[in-house]
Formats: sequence, structure tokens, C-alpha cells
Amino acid sequence: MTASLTLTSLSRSFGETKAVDNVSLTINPGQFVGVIGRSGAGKSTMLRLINRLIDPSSGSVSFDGTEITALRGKALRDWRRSCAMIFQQFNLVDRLDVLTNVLIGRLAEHGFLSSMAMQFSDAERTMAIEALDRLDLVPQALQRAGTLSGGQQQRVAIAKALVQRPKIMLADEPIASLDPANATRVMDGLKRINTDDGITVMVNLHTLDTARAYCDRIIAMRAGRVMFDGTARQLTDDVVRDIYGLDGFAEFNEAVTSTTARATGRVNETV
Ligand SMILES: Nc1ncnc2c1ncn2[C@@H]1O[C@H](COP(=O)(O)OP(=O)(O)OP(=O)(O)O)[C@@H](O)[C@H]1O
Repeated sequence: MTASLTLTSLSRSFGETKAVDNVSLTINPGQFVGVIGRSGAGKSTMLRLINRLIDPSSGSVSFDGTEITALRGKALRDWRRSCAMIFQQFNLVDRLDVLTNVLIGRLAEHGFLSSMAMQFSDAERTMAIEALDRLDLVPQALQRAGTLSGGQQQRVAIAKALVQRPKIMLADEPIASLDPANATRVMDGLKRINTDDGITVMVNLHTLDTARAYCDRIIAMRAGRVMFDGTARQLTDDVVRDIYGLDGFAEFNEAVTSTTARATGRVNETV
């Protein structure tokens, strides 16, 4: 199959810490992949290696047969554009309006001078409005980004990523700082883009129930390694215990017991 993303024996160390340790994976086009694991498991490092925000210590990342780790200059900038990244902290310019923030997603395709002047074509403005419409944000288009709720800001960040016309969207804990209602709208936005446009989505998540609800495929990491790679149905309690460790599982059970589980009789929903 073409346009697959392939990680082969990918590793990245920081001093003595093996943040990502010998990971091999193939992500097929159009998949919605959730990456879970305890804090420090290596989830962010793996996404940053794919986007080339950092370089591997060893191993390779390839996309559609192109060796990503070897890209330089314009080819690297092109890759970063087609592999859009969304962060927990939104990365918007608060004092600029929403529409302009989205248009900034187009700057990678501009030359230096038009970038500096922030000049955008009518076609680009239309594209930005369409992206905002898909995320139910047209009424906020002229509002300053800093005045929006966290969930709205994250949806603006997704619209900004969308106008880059990416093939892959990487999202590093996009809902970690949001309340449940806003988190749902952000995840629904990502899912719609994945389903409607066939854009591959790879998202780091802290909540198991979100991973189970949205992801075709769940990858669980522990200490830099892939401990589980399968469907939500295959992610049983025993697997969760392996991923989070006995103490992690206990902590996690406690957290759940004190909130939803007691009321619903369910466990293993939140980490
Ligand atoms: N720039 C860095 N310098 C030194 N150590 C780092 C750096 N980036 C990551 N690490 C270490 O690598 C390991 C993996 O970190 P990473 O951020 O990838 O984990 P994570 O699963 O995303 O965690 P979290 O859920 O808390 O974001 C951790 O031990 C972390 O301290």
C-alpha cells in the first residue's frame, strides 16, 4: 500500500534515558491511531521524531518510500507541512484574530517577502473560512484567538493544520487541558477530518476511554517500547495492567473509583 508511514527500529536517547526504544510500526493511510501510556513513556518523543522536530539516535522513519530522517531544507519543510502537528497548548497568536491564525497555516507555502507581509490570496481566505466552518467556528472568525475557550482554541489549531493540506495529523495530547465537553468537540473534529478527508491521525492521549471511543488502533508505550498494538476490544484489563504497571493500575483504579466508576460500575476508563 502506498503512503504508509513506517518506523523501523526507531530509537532516541536523552543521556541515559531511552525515550523511544527500538520501535517498529507501519501506519496505513487513513488510520486513526491513539498512542497511550504513562507519563514519560515516550509518546511525545515518538511524534516529534515523525515530524522531525527531533532526530533519532538510530533507526528510520519513512513515508511513501521516502526516508524522512534524511530530508533537509525545502524537502524537510515540505514534510513538516504535510505532517501537521497539534500541541496541547494550541500554539496560536492570542492577539491576532482567529481567521489570521488559521491563515498562518498557509505561510509555509509562501515566499519570504509575502510571509513577512502576511499577504493572503482570496482562495486562501476561502480555504481558511471553509476549515473554520468544518470546526463550527465561523462565528468566531474575527474574534481575537486569546479570547476563545481552550476547546475553541484547539479547534482553531486544527483548522490551521487543515489549511496546510496535510496527509498526516499528529496531535500531542490535544485534549489534556480541556474539560470533557470541549475534549469531545475536539476529538469529534479530528475524527471528522480523518473520515471525510482520509487524513491519517495519530494522537497521544491520557484517557483510555477516549482512545477506545475514537481510535481504530491503539498503540500503548511503556519505557520507550511498544507494549500493545491492537484494537480497543483487544485492550483488556490485563493488557492495561501490563502497560501501566501494578502501581499505575492501582493509582488509576483509585482515580476512577473516586469519580465515575462508583456511579457507573465501570472501571478502566480514565488514566
Ligand atoms: N528534550 C529532552 N531532554 C531530556 N530528556 C527528555 C527530553 N524529551 C523527553 N525526555 C525524556 O524522555 C522520556 C520520554 O518523554 P516523553 O515526553 O516522550 O514521554 P510522554 O509519554 O510523552 O510523557 P507525557 O505523557 O508526560 O508527555 C522521559 O523520561 C523524558 O524525561
